[in-house]
Parts: sequence; structure tokens; C-alpha cells
Amino acid sequence: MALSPVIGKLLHKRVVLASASPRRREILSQAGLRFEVVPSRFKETLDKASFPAPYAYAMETAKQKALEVAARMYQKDLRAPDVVIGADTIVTVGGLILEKPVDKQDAYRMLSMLNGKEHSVFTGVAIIHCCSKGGQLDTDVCQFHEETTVRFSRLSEELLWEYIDSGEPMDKAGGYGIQALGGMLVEYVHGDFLNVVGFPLNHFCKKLVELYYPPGRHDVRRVKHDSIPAVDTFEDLSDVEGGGSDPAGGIEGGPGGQAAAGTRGAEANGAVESPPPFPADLLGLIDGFKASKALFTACKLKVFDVLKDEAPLKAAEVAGRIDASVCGTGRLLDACVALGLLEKTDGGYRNTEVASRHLASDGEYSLHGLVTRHDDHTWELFTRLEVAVRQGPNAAAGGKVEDPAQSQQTMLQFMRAMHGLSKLTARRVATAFDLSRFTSACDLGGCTGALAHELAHEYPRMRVTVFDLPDVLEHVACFQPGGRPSERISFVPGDFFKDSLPEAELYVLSRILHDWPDDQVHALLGRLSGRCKPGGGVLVAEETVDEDPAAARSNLAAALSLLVRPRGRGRSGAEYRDLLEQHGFRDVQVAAAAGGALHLLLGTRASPP
Ligand SMILES: Cc1cn([C@@H]2O[C@H](COP(=O)(O)OP(=O)(O)OP(=O)(O)O)[C@@H](O)[C@H]2O)c(=O)[nH]c1=O
Repeated sequence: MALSPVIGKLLHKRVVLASASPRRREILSQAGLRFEVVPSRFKETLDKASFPAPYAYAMETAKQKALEVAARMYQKDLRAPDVVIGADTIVTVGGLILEKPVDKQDAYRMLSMLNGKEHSVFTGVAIIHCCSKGGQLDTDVCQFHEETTVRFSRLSEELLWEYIDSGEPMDKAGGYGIQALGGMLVEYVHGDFLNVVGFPLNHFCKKLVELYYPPGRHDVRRVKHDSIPAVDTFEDLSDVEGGGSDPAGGIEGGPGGQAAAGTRGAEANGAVESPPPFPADLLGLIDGFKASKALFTACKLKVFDVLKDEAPLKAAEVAGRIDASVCGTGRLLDACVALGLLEKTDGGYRNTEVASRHLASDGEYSLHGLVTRHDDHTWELFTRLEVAVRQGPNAAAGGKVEDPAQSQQTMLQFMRAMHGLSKLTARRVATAFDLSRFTSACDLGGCTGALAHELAHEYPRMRVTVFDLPDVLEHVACFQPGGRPSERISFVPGDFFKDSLPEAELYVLSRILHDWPDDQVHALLGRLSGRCKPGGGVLVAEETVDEDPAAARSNLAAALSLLVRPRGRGRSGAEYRDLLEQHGFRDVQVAAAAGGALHLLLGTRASPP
């Protein structure tokens, strides 16, 4: 059984886990499954005595949990998810079924029954495939169960109460959690450990293989939602009806769908070819732009601002706040849930921590500006990637050099994007080398001063000058912490190609050189080298286009950006070192920052010969 292809079968479906159990959620996300969580409202009150065996009770409860969620979601949007997964875990001892204790006394009763004995843990699982047929919800139900045997040591009353007082037993079947403190009570486990924790992952994957790569018979049966079999007919579900239709065909391509027809056709010819490994990663890549666009759109519509610091909101409430359609907003919010940017609970949607920190438009580490810049500018630039590949770097813009000062709006957007990126990397750039020997620094093209602040903060003796175009410096006030720059930071307007460079012991060029062709880089470094006194330094921070295959993936975005940009060029770390040495900087030290995304070089100005 190859895991990722199996899980991959679900990657392009809207999958819902109908469970409030954090353990199930964790087990499935660790397995790489992408899903939403919609806890079931089904009350676990089925008559246990009406079931022939405890596992049948667990499977039926799991099924009813999942069907309740499918029906509720369908009712709400007239659109059910593709797959709903439900589960129910029970503990059985001496013919009794133990669920979650209702109070401490109940937990004590359960743990006393398990004390010093062997018991079974059953998890029933239902995988329900949904579709809409004739205006009604149509469901395929696949169920299974898994049993694990657990034995508790002989435990003292004192220990049992200590465990109960820890609070751990209360939301767990049988009153214990094997994955945490409860693990100390356990002498042995026979069978699937994760099944005890709440979800039999191994059996689940095997079931997916059966469903999606069907060798023949298995226990899926079409069940009309409005004719869910009564509880007492339930045990029949594991039997295949003789001469039944191909259930996997129904699931894969929908009833009568193309996939089903294809499979049947192949079987009729007697040549059943097994399909190739499922290219989940590749499909993820093919669809990657849709994920980016969903993120961009949510940012632009300020979804993450609306859901910041708030109790969960329903799709309709969010739609009202962002002035958008309810249906469209619902889809967008669900997409953000699937991308791990939002969480969905019974009460509605709310931000994940990452979304609040980086995607809301305010906040110290907001990347909102970067996202909107990508949406408004970079997106379009990348539509010309083919031209850039055919004609070479910088050709895509048709010779048109983008002028960031085009309009106030563009300039501010550009600055917000740069500020967000710099805030994330500035501390790392400032501390990659010991710069304490310098008492003054000049950050050329230092924009909002994000790096200048970190340098001043890290080196209490250092005064920092931010040197940038007058149009840029006009807008820096709103980016200063507390609304004003520190007294050791000054902003000096000027053009580093033309105007006299401020005097400093250390010159900083952070994300500047890639933006210029070689002749201009030489001109700039020549001016800088002329201004820098012997013993002074230059600090360069750049994304590089190294040929090291290990770094290729993380450098990919930078390398392609440099191809489509209207000017500038990508260089390797070695090329930057050469450039510094050509301009009289020696003892070049090299470091990496921001997870290898930034290449840092610190050179010292040698005395002229
Ligand atoms: C034996 C054992 C159980 N559990 C948890 O017990 C709950 C069972 O209850 P359930 O009714 O199946 O699920 P739920 O939590 O009510 O969620 P839901 O699916 O919404 O009904 C699940 O949480 C399981 O992880 C552990 O975390 N560790 C263990 O060792």
C-alpha cells in the first residue's frame, strides 16, 4: 500500500471530518489529508442493546455522525462535500460499552472496570461519498471497524484519582487517553495504537485503496439518504449484494460517470490495467495558482481583517462585512479552510494564528502588502513568463521599465510589500555577522527603515542613515514604530547613482543589486568603494540563483522573478563575491539567512594599493 497516492485520491475532493475530536484531526492531517472539520451534532444515543456486537454500534454511530453533517451541509448550501468521514471510538469490557465519562465519578467507575484487566477498543469509521442527484443528497456509505486490545496494570485507588483529577479522562472513551498520561496505565497494546487514540489510520488507508483501486468485491453499498437503513438492519452492510453494480465506479466518476464506464470497458476486454501511481504532488502543482489566487482574493477583500480578534463568523456575516455574495464568500472561506488559513467550527469561520499574524492588513509582521503587490503586479508579470523564456531575461516587459514611483498608490503598495518582507528578515540580516565594530551605517535604498531599526536596536553604538529616493522617503512616516523614527536613525533623500553618498563606516545593500544590470552595479559599487574608508565594510543581502540543486527549490521563485522582471539580473553567491572583490573589498564573509532564502556577504574595504 503506497500511502501518498491513496491520500492523494482525496486531495482534490472537498473532504469533511465530521468530528470534534482533536486527535482524529491530528492523525488525519499528519497523514497529509486536507479537510475541513465540521463536528457532528448527532447525539450518541442509539440503543446499544439493539446491536449484535459492540463494533456494530460504533460503526452505526460513526455513520450517523457523518450523515448528519452531510445532510446539514447539503441543506445549507444545496451542495454537499465530496466526502464526509465520521468515526466513533468505544471501549468494551465484560460485555459493556464505555463511552466518554459524564463526570469524575463516572470516570472512576470506568477506570475501575479496566483496572488490571484486558479490554477492547473499537473505532467504527464511515466514509461517505456525496453527490446531488435530482435535487436530493445521494450518498455512498463505506464502513469498517478496527479492534485493539489494551491491558491496564493493577493501579491503586490513589493513582486512579490522581489521574482523574488531571482532567484527562473527561473527553475520552473509557475515561483514558493512551497518547498522554493514560499511557502510564497501560501494560500492553495489541493492534493499531492509533485506533485506540481515535482513528485507525492504517485500516482507513487500506479502505481507500479498496475504494479507489478496486480489485473486486468490497463493502460499499449505495444508500439513499432518505432511506438510511434502520439500526437493526445495519449488520448487513458488510455484505456485498450479489450481482451489484461497481460501487467504486459510482464513487470515482459519479453514477454512470466516465471513470466507471472506462473501468467496466477494460474489464470486458479481459485486460484490467492497474492505473499508474497517483501523481498527487504534480496535480497539486498544476493547481497551485488557484490556491495562490484564493489567498490573494481573500487578502484583497480583507477577509483576514474581518476574522481577526473576532468570535467565529458565519459565511453570511463575512459576506456582509466584505460586501460580497454569500455563496461566493462561502466558497472562498472553505477554500481558505482547505489551505489551512482559516478554521471552521460550529460557530463559523475564524483566522488561524498565521492568518492573523501575516494576512491581516495591520500588525507588525503583516504580509498583506506583499500579497496585494503579487496580485496586482507580479501575477501579470508572470503571464509573460513564456515570452521571457523565449526571448531571454528582461524581454517580457517589451523594454518598458517599470517605474515604482508611477503613482502614489503603486509606490505605497510597493513599500508595504518591501516593508513586510524586510520586517521578517531584518533581524536575521542584522545579526548574521558581528557588526559591533561599526559605529555608523548607511542603508542604501533602505526604504521604510525596517532594517535600519534592527541595526540600531542590535548595535547600541550605531547610528544609521537610510538613503533613498525623495519620492520614497515622502511616505516613510507611517512605517515608523510608534509613528516616529528612533533618534539614531535618519532619512536622507538622494539617488545612489548620482548624489553624494552619506558618510558611514558600513554600507548596506539589501535586495538592491539584483535590480540592476552589470554596468550599473559596477557604477554603484565603484562609488561606494570610493566613499568607504579602509577598514569600513559593505553588507550585501540578496536572493541568489545558485546552481546548487539543494537550494534550487527555495530559490525558484526568485530565479523566475528575475527572469520576468523588466530589468536587473539574477546572480550567484560567487558572482556577488567577485563583484565585491573587484571593487576593493577583501575578507568577504558569507552567511545565509531566512532559511537559506537570503545570501549575505560582508566585505572589508582594503587600503588602496
Ligand atoms: C481510548 C481513547 C479515546 N480517546 C478519545 O476518545 C474520544 C472518543 O469519543 P467519540 O465519541 O468517538 O468522539 P468525540 O471526541 O466525541 O468526537 P466526535 O467524533 O465529534 O463524536 C475520541 O475523541 C478519542 O480521540 C483518546 O483520545 N485516547 C484514548 O486512548
